[in-house]
Amino acid sequence: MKISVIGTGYLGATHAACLAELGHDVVGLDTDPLKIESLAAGELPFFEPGLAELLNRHVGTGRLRFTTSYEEVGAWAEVHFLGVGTPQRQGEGSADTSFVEAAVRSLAETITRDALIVGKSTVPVGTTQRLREVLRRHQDPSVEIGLAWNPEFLREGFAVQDTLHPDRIVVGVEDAAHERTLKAVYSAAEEQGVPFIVTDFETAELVKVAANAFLATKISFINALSEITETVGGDIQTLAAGLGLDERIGPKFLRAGLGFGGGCLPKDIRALQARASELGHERSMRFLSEVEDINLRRRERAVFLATAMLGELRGKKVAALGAAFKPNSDDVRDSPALDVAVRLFDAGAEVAVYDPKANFNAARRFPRLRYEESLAAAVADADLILVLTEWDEFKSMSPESLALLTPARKIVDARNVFSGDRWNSAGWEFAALGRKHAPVFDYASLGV
Ligand SMILES: NC(=O)c1ccc[n+]([C@@H]2O[C@H](COP(=O)([O-])OP(=O)(O)OC[C@H]3O[C@@H](n4cnc5c(N)ncnc54)[C@H](O)[C@@H]3O)[C@@H](O)[C@H]2O)c1
Ligand SMILES: O=c1ccn([C@@H]2O[C@H](COP(=O)(O)OP(=O)(O)O[C@H]3O[C@H](CO)[C@@H](O)[C@H](O)[C@H]3O)[C@@H](O)[C@H]2O)c(=O)[nH]1
Repeated sequence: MKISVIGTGYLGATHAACLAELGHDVVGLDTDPLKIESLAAGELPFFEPGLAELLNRHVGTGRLRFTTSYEEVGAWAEVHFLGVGTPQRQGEGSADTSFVEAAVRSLAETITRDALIVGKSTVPVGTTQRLREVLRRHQDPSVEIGLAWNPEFLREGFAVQDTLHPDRIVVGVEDAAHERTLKAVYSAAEEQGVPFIVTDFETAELVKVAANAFLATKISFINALSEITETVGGDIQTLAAGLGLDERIGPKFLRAGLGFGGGCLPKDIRALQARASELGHERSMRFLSEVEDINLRRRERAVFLATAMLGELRGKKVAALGAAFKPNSDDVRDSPALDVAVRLFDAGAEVAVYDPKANFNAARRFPRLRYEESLAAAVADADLILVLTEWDEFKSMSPESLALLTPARKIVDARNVFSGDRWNSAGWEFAALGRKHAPVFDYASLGV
């Protein structure tokens, strides 16, 4: 099929390359000419495992092309997927849907053949109905343009795998013909037996934000319990294992530590609260503000542990290992790791940051921190080391191997990747989030 993907960021570039892998003819479109230039040359402007290879292969086969021209895709494609951003509105919790509206308007004004527009961006419930109006106002009435919503559930770091082998495909449609078109697009997944849920616009929109709200809640639930184990003792990871073995609960998303960040969970729980309030259901989603507070307290806790171990931060040298919001990604949007590094810097510490892939993005966002090109350089003169993102390179460190690179003998494990006993017995002062550490942290002092 002839398919366009509008917006070629993390979601759109992945979707475009995977559709080409599935045998479709694909054109990716973005309003950012630099991004398009790079993608057209087969170069991925961000890091995502396995994606550069796919991009390169299909730019090579000619099945994947890139453009900035709406006229070109409007005259050519049968299906247009929307993957443009829906960031948090400045100073508010709600989602900014203006990019989606602009993309639909541009398509409406340039589509010259019958086609289906399929939204993949994460949007507040009610958006698709609103977009129908935008379409109606701007399209050529002699062409038939359908609208469907097909939210995306991929995780960064696993984007290719999640796109080619999703847990489920959800489509919101109002016309059986649109369902048939989407089944043709995703015929490979259907053959693999991937569940295909066909529903209305509202349910499709809500499944997506509900999934992210649930995942965020699960993480904050275990992190809230870790506040208890920090005070009374007990092991948060054994607790999580004991909890997760209940098949009704499941073991995933119970990794206690520095909490969630990224371009999705934080903004999506705020947008869901904002939309619920607009709809007169402020109370229904109010618990999500607690989920967020718990999440932010993890960062305070990491700074507290660093301060407790160093006596005071001013003038101390701290190595921050990790800047990305999760391993196998160079994304620093709302990154807990980078936030902790900045908080330590603001409190007077000299902070050296090292991330295997995210240094560049982190430096663009916070140029005042010092960035090092290797683990060895970051820890070379450190008084304290914090593991803030659980990259394999950091997880594979041992007390002995690290001791060869640094004078520091103090480490904070903010992602619960090490055994404290092992580090203690090798002579290190060790602290981890979720485990008991004196003095006890006074959460009330935060006022949240
Ligand atoms: N990143 C993920 O893992 C992920 C997963 C699932 C869903 N989502 C959702 O997908 C959407 C996109 O997220 P992202 O992380 O890919 O964002 P992103 O910022 O990486 O990419 C968005 C792209 O859209 C382009 N764009 C903006 N306006 C445009 C327009 N009018 N026409 C064409 N292009 C335009 C931007 O230049 C940018 O390249 C969001 O709604 C997000 O919540 C993201
Ligand atoms: O047990 C866990 C699991 C995750 N995290 C953190 O949670 C954040 C989000 O992780 P993850 O969900 O794996 O990454 P994303 O790529 O942001 O993916 C989420 O957001 C996407 C965008 O909406 C959705 O498509 C995905 O389904 C959803 O998992 C990261 O900071 C992780 O470190 C934890 O702290 N503990």
